[in-house]
Amino acid sequence: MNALTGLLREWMPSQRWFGSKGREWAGVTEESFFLDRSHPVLSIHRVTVTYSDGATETYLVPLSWRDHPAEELSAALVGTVPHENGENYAYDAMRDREATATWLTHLAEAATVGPMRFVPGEGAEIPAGLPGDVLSAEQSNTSLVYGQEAILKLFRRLEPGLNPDVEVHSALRRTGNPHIAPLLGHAEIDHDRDADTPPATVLMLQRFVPNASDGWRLATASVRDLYAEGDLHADEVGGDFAADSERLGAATASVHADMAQVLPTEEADRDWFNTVARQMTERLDAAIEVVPQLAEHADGLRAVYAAVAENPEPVVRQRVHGDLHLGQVLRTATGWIVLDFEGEPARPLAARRELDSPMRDVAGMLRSFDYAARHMLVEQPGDQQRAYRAQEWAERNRSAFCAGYAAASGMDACGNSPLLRAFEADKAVYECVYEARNRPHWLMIPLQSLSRLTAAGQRGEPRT
Ligand SMILES: Nc1ncnc2c1ncn2[C@@H]1O[C@H](COP(=O)(O)OP(=O)(O)O)[C@@H](O)[C@H]1O
Ligand SMILES: O=P(O)(O)O[C@H]1O[C@H](CO)[C@@H](O[C@H]2O[C@H](CO)[C@@H](O)[C@H](O)[C@H]2O)[C@H](O)[C@H]1O
Repeated sequence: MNALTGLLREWMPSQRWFGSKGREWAGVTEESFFLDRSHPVLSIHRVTVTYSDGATETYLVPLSWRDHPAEELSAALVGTVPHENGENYAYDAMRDREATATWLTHLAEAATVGPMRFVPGEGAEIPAGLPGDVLSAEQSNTSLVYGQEAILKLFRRLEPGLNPDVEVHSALRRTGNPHIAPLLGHAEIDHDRDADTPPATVLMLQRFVPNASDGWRLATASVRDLYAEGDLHADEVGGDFAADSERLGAATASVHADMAQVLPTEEADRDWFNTVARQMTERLDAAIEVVPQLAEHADGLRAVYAAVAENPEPVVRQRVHGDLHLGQVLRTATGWIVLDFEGEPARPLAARRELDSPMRDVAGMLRSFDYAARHMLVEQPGDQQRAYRAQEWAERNRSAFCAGYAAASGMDACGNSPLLRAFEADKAVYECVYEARNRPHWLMIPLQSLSRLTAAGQRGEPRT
């Protein structure tokens, strides 16, 4: 292993975008090329990690280089690499403002650099000469904001094939849907060793949505208001969120309708229900290995999943968002914008592009209302009064979201559907693994929801 590979091995696991925290590394290889040889030099590294279970993942790491330490970049230092006359300093290029204009220049020029091709969107105006500021949000990828003009997302984990975020945004451009941020361009990278493997998507550039707040921030502010007013109910306090939840339901339905218009659809047959039930059960089995506390819910969950195969409902499968939650939606002065059509970051790309029920997304958002309501209980686990209020807030906003979705789509989105219940339970299982790996102190949020989800399933009660 050379010095740089050793540095990356040390540095990568502590990065938020590194999805396989806690997995044992068995080996690592690295390939690189220069994207920009001016100052600062910018190199692109494809780092392939092999884990002890034999699985591999390839991550993209752009580095900027200096021959002396840059004080202002100390937090972005990856490490130093010795050379004949001293040392080179390697920085996380996404946090080095001087290295951020290159992405836009290459996009505007539709450049090809080594194995990487930049593809501007048709007629898109790519801003020029602006430095990018890295977004501090907790993310699976890394984003740069260029003024109020554009936002660039660098996909950290490379997988062959077009990224669904680019694919869906590109298709939705034709519909003029008001609930998405238009795509300005993307870039892809070839596989050096295998000409038959399709290129991987490296980045996408979208129009920046100015003056917006994300749904998580707004929803949790509403929950805080409710907690502050000990005696009032969710519909009586100033920060009631239900009208926004209803509009969010309508926006989600509008995006689903347009996705069904411009991307393939197919009526679900019996096999699909069997497959969904089997996949959920497999995901549960794998999740128990990571989160042993899930075992006590396993029988209840298996019953919820089996009900999917036993009660096939009319479903038109279509492309969906795949990981819809309050952190993926922005509230502007005029309405909601839905972001990030990538699906769950841990799932293989082919699985994330499969046709699915739009109820998968409805379930994701229903889970998110639960999260928003309960996350402040983590610090006060024994506070029964707050737990009751949290439940009330979640029910009110879940119902409002469903009502908005139903009104816009003409579909009773949240009726007593075994499929919807199973999607919610499956998402909560996914969240248990996600929290165990990324935020163990939040594991109790999805874990506690499982008792409610499986109990409602066993009694055949309608969900709220
Ligand atoms: N077009 C946009 N305009 C403004 N902010 C955006 C835009 N796209 C993303 N963001 C901000 O970046 C955050 C992360 O973006 P997202 O696409 O969800 O990345 P990730 O895949 O890493 O989760 C969002 O929560 C939002 O705050
Ligand atoms: O990084 P992504 O936005 O693609 O999604 C991952 O991270 C999310 C957390 O940031 C995670 O969402 C979970 O936590 C949210 C609160 O932070 C909550 O609103 C969601 O309902 C809950 O699923 C998401 O699951 C994960 O894929």
